[in-house]
Amino acid sequence: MTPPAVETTPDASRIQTLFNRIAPVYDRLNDWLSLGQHRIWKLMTVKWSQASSGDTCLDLCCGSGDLAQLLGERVGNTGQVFGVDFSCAQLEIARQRGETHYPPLTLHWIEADALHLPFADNFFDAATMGYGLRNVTDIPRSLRELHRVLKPGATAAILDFHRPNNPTLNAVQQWILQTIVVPVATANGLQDEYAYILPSLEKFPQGPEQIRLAHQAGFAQATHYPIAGGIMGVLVVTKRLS
Ligand SMILES: C/C(=C\Cc1cc(O)c2ccccc2c1O)CCC[C@H](C)CCC[C@H](C)CCCC(C)C
Ligand SMILES: C[S@@+](CC[C@H](N)C(=O)[O-])C[C@H]1O[C@@H](n2cnc3c(N)ncnc32)[C@H](O)[C@@H]1O
Repeated sequence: MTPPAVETTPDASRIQTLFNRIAPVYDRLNDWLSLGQHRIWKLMTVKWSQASSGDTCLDLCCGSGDLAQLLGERVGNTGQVFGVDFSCAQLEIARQRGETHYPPLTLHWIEADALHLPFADNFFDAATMGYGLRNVTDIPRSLRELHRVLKPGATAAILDFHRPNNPTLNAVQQWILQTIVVPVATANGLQDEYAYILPSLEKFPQGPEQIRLAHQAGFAQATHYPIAGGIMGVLVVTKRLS
């Protein structure tokens, strides 16, 4: 029997199955449920990555590839982007997206585990990670792998949900997730998959803890920017130059 493309632990296998199952409606529900705002948050993330024309970049946990495509537009036709994900169904959506883009971009889609990246040390000029850090089963290891594959002096921008410090906004975020997001997902036969978001968010480190974990993983600089009133956040990390 041929081994699976990506060896995963039972927990990781559950996450892999979840994102394979939601792949057909993932982009559409993101647009509906965020009123298109997630595209703005992703554009901010690409800008914070400091990716430039001609760069070789990584989009970690790329899913359906929209963030990787934004990164591709940033680096242009002299650069290249490697989108990495362990969900084959998400990557199939990403490949279809990449084929229809004009002007053509150099996008590579790699089925691999973010905790065991198939790249040499010091390989990427910049990186992004959109809504992936909260979903990996080992955040410290994921940050260490990201640090390993970045070139000295390179920056990564990591976008994810964040729990607002403001109690009212925190309550509004929970209400939207429970009262709007889950019922809409349920109407698409995906109640359990979207009900996962809130408990995953409640376990996810807040900004200051994310900064501590980034320094522990070896990053010289780490800053967390709450956005959208603190319901989302971007952790920006930079590898030491020498
Ligand atoms: C792009 C977004 C979420 C991606 C995403 C991340 C996950 O970890 C998931 C896990 C399981 C199922 C789905 C996902 C998933 O889609 C953010 C936007 C989409 C969100 C589903 C909706 C979030 C709503 C916000 C709490 C409030 C939005 C306010 C807006 C200004 C109207
Ligand atoms: C919420 S989606 C994010 C997709 C995309 N980055 C975006 O911004 O919409 C999370 C993605 O992380 C992937 N993922 C989670 N853990 C992973 C791991 N250990 N290795 C590779 N991909 C992983 C899932 O398969 C899923 O496609």
